[in-house]
Amino acid sequence: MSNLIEGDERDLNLALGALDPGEAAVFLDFDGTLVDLAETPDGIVVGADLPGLLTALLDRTERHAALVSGRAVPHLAGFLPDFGGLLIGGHGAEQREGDRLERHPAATGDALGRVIEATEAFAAGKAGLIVERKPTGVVLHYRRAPERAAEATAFIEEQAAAYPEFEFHAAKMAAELRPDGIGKAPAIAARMDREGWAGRTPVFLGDDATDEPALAWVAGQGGIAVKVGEGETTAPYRLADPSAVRRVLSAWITITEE
Ligand SMILES: O=P(O)(O)OC[C@H]1O[C@H](O[C@H]2O[C@H](CO)[C@@H](O)[C@H](O)[C@H]2O)[C@H](O)[C@@H](O)[C@@H]1O
Repeated sequence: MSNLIEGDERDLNLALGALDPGEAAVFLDFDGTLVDLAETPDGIVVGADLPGLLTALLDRTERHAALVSGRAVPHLAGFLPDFGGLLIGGHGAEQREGDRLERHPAATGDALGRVIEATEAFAAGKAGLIVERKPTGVVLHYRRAPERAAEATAFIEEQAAAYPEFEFHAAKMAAELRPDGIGKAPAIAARMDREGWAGRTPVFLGDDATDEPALAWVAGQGGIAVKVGEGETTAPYRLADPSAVRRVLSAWITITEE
């Protein structure tokens, strides 16, 4: 761990220590923030400490803790079956709260089936490409075939041009189509307008370049925005990796309980 990151972790511990979890609304990205990235979407390992940490966080924030992920809600829930808080998936295109699951209308449109079919046909026979179907989009992963990055990206960009109800999204070692206009920043902003959430201090931790708009929004509201890992950011705080995230969150809810 570099001295810079150690210093950042100390600064963040101080900022969080001054915030009562009962007055916070905590939004957490998943891949690269709570769990380490893996070779394939299904290859991630959920740390043994994570389910208990999320339960404690829900408790200390009076249920104002949410996961905000690019993953589909059912996929995300499969990794964290005991998490009973708000799940925002598909980069904001899906929300599950209690028994209620809401999805962007793209999920029921004709275009989605066509783009998934076209993407699977494109990937067929191209070793290393993985197609991840989502209820509101599709991802073409090339982590196992980085030499195919340009052609995979160009293909998804072509699909976005052909289907304006979707937009291109450059992910980590992947190219994605998601509903046009969807994003974590508007999803978090909409949630913070709701009764019970409004007036709380937003906290968001994310690792991806596409988490930047949400980090900027949270920082702009006077909240605590934390970039995880390397890369440019406008977030005032940074943590090295998911284990640092879990350590800092755990310390926060423990220290502020005393
Ligand atoms: O918003 P997030 O929770 O960070 O989800 C972003 C995407 O994460 C997954 O893909 C990424 O992680 C994979 C597992 O580590 C990795 O193999 C891949 O290269 C990454 O792009 C997930 O598969 C996507 O659906 C999410 O949108």
